[in-house]
Parts: sequence; C-alpha cells; structure tokens
Amino acid sequence: MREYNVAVVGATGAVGTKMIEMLETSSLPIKHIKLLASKRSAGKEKTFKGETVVIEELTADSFEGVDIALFSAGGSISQKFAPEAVKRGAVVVDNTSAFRMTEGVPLVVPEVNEEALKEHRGIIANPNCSTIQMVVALEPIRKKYGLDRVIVSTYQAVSGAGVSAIEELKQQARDMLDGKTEVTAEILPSAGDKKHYPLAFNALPQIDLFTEDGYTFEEHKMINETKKIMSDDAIKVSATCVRVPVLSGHSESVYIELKEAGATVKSLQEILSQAPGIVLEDDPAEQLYPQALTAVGKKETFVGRIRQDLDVETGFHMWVVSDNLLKGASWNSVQIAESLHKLNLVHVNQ
Ligand SMILES: NC(=O)C1=CN([C@@H]2O[C@H](COP(=O)(O)OP(=O)(O)OC[C@H]3O[C@@H](n4cnc5c(N)ncnc54)[C@H](OP(=O)(O)O)[C@@H]3O)[C@@H](O)[C@H]2O)C=CC1
Ligand SMILES: N[C@@H](CC(=O)OP(=O)(O)O)C(=O)O
Repeated sequence: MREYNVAVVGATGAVGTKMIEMLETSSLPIKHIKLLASKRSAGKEKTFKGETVVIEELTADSFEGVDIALFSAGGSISQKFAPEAVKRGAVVVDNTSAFRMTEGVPLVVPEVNEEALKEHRGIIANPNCSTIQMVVALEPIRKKYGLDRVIVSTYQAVSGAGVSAIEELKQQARDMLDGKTEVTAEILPSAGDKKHYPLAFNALPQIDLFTEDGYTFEEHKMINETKKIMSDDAIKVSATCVRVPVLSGHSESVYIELKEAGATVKSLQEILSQAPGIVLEDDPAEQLYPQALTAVGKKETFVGRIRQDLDVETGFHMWVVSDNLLKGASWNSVQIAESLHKLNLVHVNQ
C-alpha cells in the first residue's frame, strides 16, 4: 500500500495543532510527517504518534518529496506557497479562503461533494468553518425535498480567530472579573479593522471586515461557498455572523424553506438521524439539544431544535453545532486527504 509524506503548514496554530491530532488517529497511511511554521517557531518540538518532530521554517523547498500538504497559516501564506508545493508534486488541502472560489479548485465537504475531488489540479479548498457544519446538516434534507432558501445566524467561538484571540478573551474575562474597567482589545472583531472591542461578556455582530453592501466577508463566504459546494447558484442564502465568548464550538440557528411540500419534523429527524457525520440531539421533552460545550472534541455535526415554521408550511428551523477546529477545519481537511487516498487521487494533474 502507498504511504505518504505529509506536511502541516501552520503546525503551531489553533487549527494546525488539531490537524496533527487528527492525523495521528487517521486511516491515512503516513510514512513521514513534516511540521512547518514561521521562523519564530523553527526548532520548537511537537510529538506525532509518540515521536518528537522538530518544527521547520516554511520555505518553498520544504515541499520537496511531500505528497500531501495541509495548509493552515493564513491566506497570504497559501497564495504564496501552495503553488510552490504543487510545483514540487504535492497535493494541497488548503484551509484558508485563498482559493475557495477559484474556478477549477474543488471546495469539498466529503459528506456532501466528495466526487468533486476528481476535478482537482493540485489544490483542494477546505470551506469556511461555519459553512461546513451547515451544509453537512442541510445536504440530506436537500436531497429529499430540495432547498429553496436558507437564512442562518451564527454564534461563533473565539478559537475560529486563532490562538492570540483565545488568549485575549481569557485575559479580558480575568480582568473584568477582577473589576478592571479598562480591558485590552486589540484583535476582534477583525484583526485588520480600525476599531477593536472586547468579546468577554459580549456578542459582536462582525466577523471579518465589512463589504460595501453591509455584509461581512464571513457572511459572503457562507453565502457563496454554500452555493458552490451544493453546485446550485439558485439557492437563496443569507447570513448574519456573530462572535460570542465561547472558546470552541460554533452554533447556528438555521431557517430553511424547502422546494417540495410534505416534510414534517419527524421526517427531517429521520433523515438526519441516518445521515453521515450527523448526530441528532432533538428531544425538547428531555431538554436535549446540541450545545457547544458537549460538541467540543467530537468530529460530528450535532442537530436539534427542529421545528416547523408557524406561518410557512415548507419552512423549518434548526440548531446546528460543531467543533469549529475539528469538522470546521482540521478534521474536514484530514477527511479530504483520506478521500483522496481512497479515490487514488494523490497526484497532481495540471
Ligand atoms: N476552515 C476554516 O474555516 C478555518 C480556516 N482557518 C485558516 O487557517 C489559518 C490559521 O488559523 P489558526 O490556526 O486559527 O491561526 P493561528 O494564529 O492560531 O496560527 C497561525 C499559524 O500560521 C503560522 N504562520 C504565521 N505566519 C507564518 C509565516 N510567515 N510562515 C509560516 N507560518 C506562519 C503560525 O506559525 P508561528 O506560530 O510560527 O507564528 C501558526 O502556526 C487562518 O488564517 C485561516 O486562514 C482557520 C480557522 C478555521
Ligand atoms: N472566520 C472563521 C475562521 C476562519 O478562519 O475562516 P476562514 O478560513 O473562512 O477565513 C472564524 O473566525 O470563526
């Protein structure tokens, strides 16, 4: 059986750290792992399957002999180094938004569109975390009843914004509980914006920068990526993305309108309970519903609170939760690598 040389780019980050964990338990046959990060981290050590691995500084030549490279070090790093990796024969699974909407680059959630991998020319994009968990929950319903409209509001954990945002939130919480009136806020809602606000004991209705139409880039990602993954530009999608002071686990209130009549809460529960990658947690009588705290550390997407809209017969509401660092990022990337192996697609056809 073929074994692979695998590289993780951004190995010290919130996502990269989880990628290493996911690879440790993956079915992907791994011959050798290379951990890459910035110059700052070169020489530091991590363990992989009990062995010490020294982190190396990322350069174009890092990819010599690499078969699969998982990227998670920000969009500009992917823009610069993913083509270099492909040039050297590696297949890239990119966690950033750098290539997601590029034609010819498959945007893949294996439970939904694994077949799209067959079209890859070296780079495969991993979708936005909030998009991934939503499409996992919607695809089985779409297959049966069609999907006309989606309106989603997210409650996104701070770990989606990286290690430094997690540390800043913890410090803000400590400072506020200590009675300080001024707390440091230098990262959120968006590292590149003019103003910053504390997240502790707060909710920020801005993730990423605003665009001219009043939506943020995060909201546009959810809208555009959903259509690309489902190969259907006609689905109406709207999103409001909100950062909440949760460490990990993105939650979403999702409202859908189906194309066909006839769905009931029971039929949707039945479909979702049998769908891949989904755990149904839906029993109001027992106060059973998905929660961020109980989803953390798990690979599945959790769905509950399924209700029929009180005015629209084909309208349904649901609550969708997943670990944003796992299914939303590292696990979906490793799953893509496993699918590439299964489909014999670990080679570059340019
Ligand atoms: N699918 C999705 O929705 C998600 C995608 N992401 C993507 O992954 C990226 C990383 O996210 P996250 O782990 O949260 O971020 P972190 O800030 O926690 O980690 C950033 C990582 O990138 C590395 N890095 C930074 N600059 C360089 C450089 N010049 N050369 C090489 N490595 C570098 C860092 O290394 P060092 O420690 O040495 O600085 C670190 O390993 C995000 O920018 C985003 O694009 C993230 C979350 C979810
Ligand atoms: N923006 C997401 C994480 C992320 O990095 O997404 P993207 O890869 O689409 O930029 C969050 O903050 O939760």
